[in-house]
Amino acid sequence: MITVGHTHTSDAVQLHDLRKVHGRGDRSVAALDGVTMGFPRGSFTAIMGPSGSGKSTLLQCAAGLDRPTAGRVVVDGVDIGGLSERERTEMRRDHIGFVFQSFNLVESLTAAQNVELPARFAGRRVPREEVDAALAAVGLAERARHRPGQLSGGQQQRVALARALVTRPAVLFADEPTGALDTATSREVLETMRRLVDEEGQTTLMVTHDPTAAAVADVVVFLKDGRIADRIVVDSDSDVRNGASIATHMARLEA
Ligand SMILES: Nc1ncnc2c1ncn2[C@@H]1O[C@H](COP(=O)(O)OP(=O)(O)OP(=O)(O)O)[C@@H](O)[C@H]1O
Repeated sequence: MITVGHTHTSDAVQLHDLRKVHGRGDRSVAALDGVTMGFPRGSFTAIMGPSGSGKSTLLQCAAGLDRPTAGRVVVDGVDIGGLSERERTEMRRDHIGFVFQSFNLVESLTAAQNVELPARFAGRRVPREEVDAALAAVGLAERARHRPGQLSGGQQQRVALARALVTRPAVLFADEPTGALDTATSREVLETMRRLVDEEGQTTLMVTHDPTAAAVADVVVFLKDGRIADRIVVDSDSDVRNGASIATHMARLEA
């Protein structure tokens, strides 16, 4: 279960008293104001919060895309604050997967070629079986030779998921992964993400504005003003599972 306020050394990602100030002087904004939490291996966490509450900043710092002003980020046992720029790039490439609202697929390449592209850029070849396994894991074994234009939005996002997961990263970061999708295709992507957590033990952190998307996670963490305001464990309660109590919670934080 994800922990707020403390971390365990076995967690896939640990955030220790994370602080991030954007800008300087009068114009400075404390986007993160002391966030401590741990994400155990195989857990699925949704991060929600009002606009400007620090969600993107948290994801960027946790993923090593941005440096915190203070505090520590430990990914897969490595304190990434102590890494050089180059080591951090390697850390992201080898241990972290990303999906975003936009799928960022190359239109002229097949699904399989898109999946192996990041590795190719890094000067490595991914064995064909691993590409096939990644596409099979997202339910697209039959679509390996299709180009993005021949796939639905949900299928394209699942290709992006396969591309993120082909390196078997310690953690998957998803920033509004269903933001560009309609309800039906969102569900298809979320069910795939849920299955990857349940069957492959894929540690996943997802930022979302959508309460029904958040409800597929194990825990929903709410940020407000750069701090953890609350969390909801997604249990068997039907109002939690269908997103209703998560939506109520969000409305209260936004009020
Ligand atoms: N590069 C930046 N320079 C200055 N201020 C920034 C920068 N990035 C974010 N901020 C500020 O930090 C705060 C947190 O922003 P952040 O984008 O993390 O919030 P968010 O919860 O992801 O918001 P949204 O839901 O609108 O995407 C906001 O007040 C924002 O204006």
